[in-house]
Amino acid sequence: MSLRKPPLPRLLLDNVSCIRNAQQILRHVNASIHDGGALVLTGTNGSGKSTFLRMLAGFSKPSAGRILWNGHNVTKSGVFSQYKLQLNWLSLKDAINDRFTVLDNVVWFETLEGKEGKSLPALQLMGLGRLAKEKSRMLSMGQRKRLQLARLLAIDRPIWLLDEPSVALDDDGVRLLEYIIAEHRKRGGIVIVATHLPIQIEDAMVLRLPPRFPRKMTYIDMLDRGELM
Ligand SMILES: Nc1ncnc2c1ncn2[C@@H]1O[C@H](COP(=O)(O)OP(=O)(O)OP(=O)(O)O)[C@@H](O)[C@H]1O
Repeated sequence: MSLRKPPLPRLLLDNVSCIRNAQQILRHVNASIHDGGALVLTGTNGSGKSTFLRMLAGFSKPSAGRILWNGHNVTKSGVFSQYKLQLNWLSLKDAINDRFTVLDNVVWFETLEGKEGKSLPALQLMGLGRLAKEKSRMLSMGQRKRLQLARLLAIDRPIWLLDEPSVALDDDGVRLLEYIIAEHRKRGGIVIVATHLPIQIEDAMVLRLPPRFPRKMTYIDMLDRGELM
């Protein structure tokens, strides 16, 4: 019989709640994520998926409970300064400078990270190689999302926090997203995704956040019942 303790989860959410603007958004959330793990957040509009990711990114603090990274509470400043270096954040705001070239919009972040050489291969993988020298204002919405994904690869941090990463992507783009997530996890990376759209992520834990307000009759329900006819 082995007396070795099971390894600590890399990330542990222990009974976490979150209040925003005096409103309770998240209640008693528990999750345990090991290296290579994936967590998919689903739920209705306004259920708190982005709030959950923002809290993990340190933009807001839990009102109760703890977020532990390697067993340490990330809200402690000494821990947070190390923890935030683990995070790669992809949000709906793309932080793309339209006056920069496509390549420079990735290189800029890679350089801040003290790294070099990965930006162009990342853009090529995401299907933007031929646009690397173009100004970013030329990009379509889906291409902007691909640029954001190329940044994840160039920056190469272990914990990915992805808010609606497949929005605006075509089918090939979604397949690429699924591929880079799978590859990241094979290297021990962690992926936490908030999404409304189906994304194939093998063995992912799924956390469905409950709606924040009791559901009222919607126009869709009325249409289904033929009440608007
Ligand atoms: N900046 C803010 N200040 C205060 N409350 C906010 C703020 N942004 C969002 N909220 C509140 O938090 C709730 C959860 O919002 P959040 O964006 O986390 O939901 P979501 O599940 O990501 O929604 P969606 O599916 O529409 O993206 C919302 O109902 C809203 O009332």
